[in-house]
Amino acid sequence: MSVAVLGAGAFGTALAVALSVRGPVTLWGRRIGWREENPLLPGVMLPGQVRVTQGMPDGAQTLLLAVPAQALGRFLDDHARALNGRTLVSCAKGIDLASGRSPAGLLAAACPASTVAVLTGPSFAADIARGLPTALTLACADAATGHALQHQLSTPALRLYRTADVTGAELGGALKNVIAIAAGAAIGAGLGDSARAAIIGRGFAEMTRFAALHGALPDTLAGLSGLGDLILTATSEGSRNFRFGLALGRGAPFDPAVTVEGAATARAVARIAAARAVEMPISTLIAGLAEGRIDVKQAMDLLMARPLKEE
Ligand SMILES: NC(=O)C1=CN([C@@H]2O[C@H](COP(=O)(O)OP(=O)(O)OC[C@H]3O[C@@H](n4cnc5c(N)ncnc54)[C@H](O)[C@@H]3O)[C@@H](O)[C@H]2O)C=CC1
Ligand SMILES: O=C(CO)COP(=O)(O)O
Repeated sequence: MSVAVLGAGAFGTALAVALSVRGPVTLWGRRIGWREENPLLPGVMLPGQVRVTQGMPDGAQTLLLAVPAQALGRFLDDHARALNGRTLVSCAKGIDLASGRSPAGLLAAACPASTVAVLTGPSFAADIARGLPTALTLACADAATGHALQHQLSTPALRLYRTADVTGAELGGALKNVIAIAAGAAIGAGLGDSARAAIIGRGFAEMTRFAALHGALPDTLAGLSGLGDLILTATSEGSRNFRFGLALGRGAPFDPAVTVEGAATARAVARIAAARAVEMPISTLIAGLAEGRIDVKQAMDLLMARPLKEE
């Protein structure tokens, strides 16, 4: 079964490069202005097994979707008809602000004849593209498809664990970006490593609470997608979400062209949390920061002044 990756950003390109050790891969982008080296993934030369195209691939039965969460709705408006009926693997980490849906939810709604899966977990594009060892979660409600995808998308460097908990896997990846911004903001504002650890610990608690509200299993959040990815992105300057937080904490500018999924996702989470009366204090404050309504000092003061409670 052949594979195509849709979305030629850093992650889509890295996935295509990684999977090409198993055979030819098609990489689709809406505008390809480069030949051998994608400027969004500098230092990685495209192997011959990766074919880059601007025409929607019609042969591949398995399609990996690596378009950012906030752009996926528009992408599907244009391409859902060509995708419908094929196996779709969502690789985006976010919640769509316009609809409140997850990427897999958007795919399922737009492509009802497709089986939808999720590929997520701690993995910087640059690491995957260089063939460094990486473990990911492959989530699919359909056991047979999940099993087939796990084997189809694993390589000697890319080890996939399987779960049927699509909601938990997706929310783990979406919510950790929000907490990574908070961790970056704490470090950027000079609040120290202890403050960051508090944000990671309490952030993980609110991630698990929010996911449980949506029917996810706590064990999923404690795995690669969730805790694993939270550790990576809240502690590494390789993360764009963490770097965005650093800039907020320092009061420094940040390039608006860089994809920072956690900013819009924080706003989507804050909306859902308010509507469903679930406490998401860190995510709600990150939404306020992302919208410029509060600054980092106010956010930290508000967190520290919350009523004392049981852990
Ligand atoms: N970069 C990384 O290390 C990782 C990224 N991801 C996730 O992958 C998703 C994509 O991120 P990146 O590739 O890193 O972002 P990126 O900023 O490197 O690339 C985004 C790509 O999407 C394209 N795009 C935007 N709107 C589009 C549309 N309407 N139709 C078609 N293409 C469109 C852009 O042209 C660009 O090529 C995000 O949800 C991110 O959280 C997941 C794991 C690792
Ligand atoms: O999701 C990622 C790593 O697992 C990439 O994180 P950033 O989007 O913050 O760079």
